Amino acid sequence: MSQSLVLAKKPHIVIATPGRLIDHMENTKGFSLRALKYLVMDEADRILNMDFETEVDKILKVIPRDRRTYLFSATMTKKVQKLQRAALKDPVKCAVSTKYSTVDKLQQYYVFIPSKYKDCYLVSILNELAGNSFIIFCSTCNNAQRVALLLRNLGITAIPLHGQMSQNKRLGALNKFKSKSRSVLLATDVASRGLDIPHVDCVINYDIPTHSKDYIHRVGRTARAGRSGKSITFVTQYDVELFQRIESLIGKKLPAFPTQEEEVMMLVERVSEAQRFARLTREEMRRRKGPQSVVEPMAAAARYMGPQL
Ligand SMILES: Nc1ncnc2c1ncn2[C@@H]1O[C@H](COP(=O)(O)OP(=O)(O)OP(=O)(O)O)[C@@H](O)[C@H]1O
Repeated sequence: MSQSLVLAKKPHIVIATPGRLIDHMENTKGFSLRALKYLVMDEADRILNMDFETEVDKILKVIPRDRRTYLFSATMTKKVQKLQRAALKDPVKCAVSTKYSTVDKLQQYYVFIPSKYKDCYLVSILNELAGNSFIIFCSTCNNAQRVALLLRNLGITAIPLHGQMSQNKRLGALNKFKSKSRSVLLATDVASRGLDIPHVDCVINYDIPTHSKDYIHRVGRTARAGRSGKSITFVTQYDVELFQRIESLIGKKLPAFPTQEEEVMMLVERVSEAQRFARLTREEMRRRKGPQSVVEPMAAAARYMGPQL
């Protein structure tokens, strides 16, 4: 409702997700895009992928053909080129580089580890780099939630951010991380693009990205605007091919992040205990609220707060 009121004032610039825009086109009286002059798509390759295709088509159908269109992204796809053919007149492509590249001030590493010891390696690296701010990427909401809980059980200030959280909870998590009251943000790819938090020192790919272009967006959350930063990608026995694809996309062979296996193995017992507690907390939450309730088991974890490693 409040958005409708703002739109009634005929703003010059509307910034929206495609779905929300269509919602207003269809349901908000007096709102129309018929006089639109400029269409800007940030993260254009994402907006143009399957998830948004129908929405984007609907928008393109109603806006004037005579307009300027700007498409931005760190990574482009053939889909964008398709759209250039379908919806753009005289397109011009501006590229900073002909290949996908990451910035020089980003030190990128990988660690080759057995899948079952991922949690131990993560805790070990977080201890070694203590004092830094981390974004850790997981492939699923469940994993982001589980690892956040696990880290909290070990006394590390971690907070999850994923698509199963309400917008309010997401903003709350982000603010806690931005204000440095949490040092570790456990995120899914909802956080891989656009987030501009200058103090992020290190990005960890706990789960390797399945689409290698996502790697570029993820590691771009650190070393922004001339700052330096680190990225560490976990590569398990199942991820070798995906990792090779990433290396070939960025045109670099990455060095291994040095780890001491014996020291990592000394964590096994404490990490297993924290895993067990995380599992129990999640089961308890599911029982209480039903299977969808992965959102807020953190309060229970906070009550436990195991010893600082
Ligand atoms: N010319 C500039 N000089 C100094 N700082 C800049 C300049 N341009 C942008 N910045 C800063 O760099 C940071 C990153 O900018 P921005 O978020 O626009 O990047 P982006 O290319 O959209 O990144 P991504 O798409 O990967 O999220 C911001 O904090 C912004 O204030």
